[in-house]
Amino acid sequence: MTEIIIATKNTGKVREFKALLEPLGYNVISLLDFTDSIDVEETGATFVENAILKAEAIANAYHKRTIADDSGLEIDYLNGEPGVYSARYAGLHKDDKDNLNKVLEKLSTVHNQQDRTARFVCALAISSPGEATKTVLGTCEGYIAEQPSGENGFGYDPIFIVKEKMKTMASLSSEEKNNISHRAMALKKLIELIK
Ligand SMILES: O=c1nc[nH]c2c1ncn2[C@H]1C[C@H](O)[C@@H](COP(=O)(O)OP(=O)(O)OP(=O)(O)O)O1
Ligand SMILES: [Mg+2]
Repeated sequence: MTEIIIATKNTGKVREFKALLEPLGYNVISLLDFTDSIDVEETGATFVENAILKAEAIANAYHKRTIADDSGLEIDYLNGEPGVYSARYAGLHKDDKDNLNKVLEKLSTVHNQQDRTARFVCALAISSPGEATKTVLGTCEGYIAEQPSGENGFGYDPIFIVKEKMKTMASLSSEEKNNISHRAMALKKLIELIK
């Protein structure tokens, strides 16, 4: 089996990468499998820049092919916020509930669904020893819900209504999410690029 490192400590991402890549014959390992894994600072101004930073740092540290994911939510009414700050929107403690409550608070006076448009964005970077880093982008369009609903997924999934389904991402099964998500769209492009 082809081993691939996913440069993340996010359990939700790891679950999704395993579901998407293991059927294709990849053996997925993540930073959760290393006790000594390094922390890469996300100092980039874009998802792509941050994905490159994470992929190259981990590929250089472990000398193995590495994919990194930098992703988040862009809300049009908030001029693209929280964007690259999605994980730390309500503070450096990086709490999913606090983050989504901050979004709901900021949109609390906006009741027209057409004014609550948003998208999930996922940038993936792949870095292999001795090769140029490659990047791809995937998106998923939708709306910010007025209150959270659904138990699946992670992060902002309970408040993100997927346009294609008119249900929150957290109400979809993992199979449904993995068919339409920003991460799935980006990974499809990445697999085309590396095969
Ligand atoms: O499918 C998703 N469903 C819901 N929320 C999501 C999704 N995808 C990203 N998100 C949110 C979670 C976090 O607030 C931010 C990612 O931040 P991001 O820095 O890329 O990930 P992270 O810090 O959790 O883990 P790591 O950097 O180790 O990969 O966007
Ligand atoms: Mg992060």
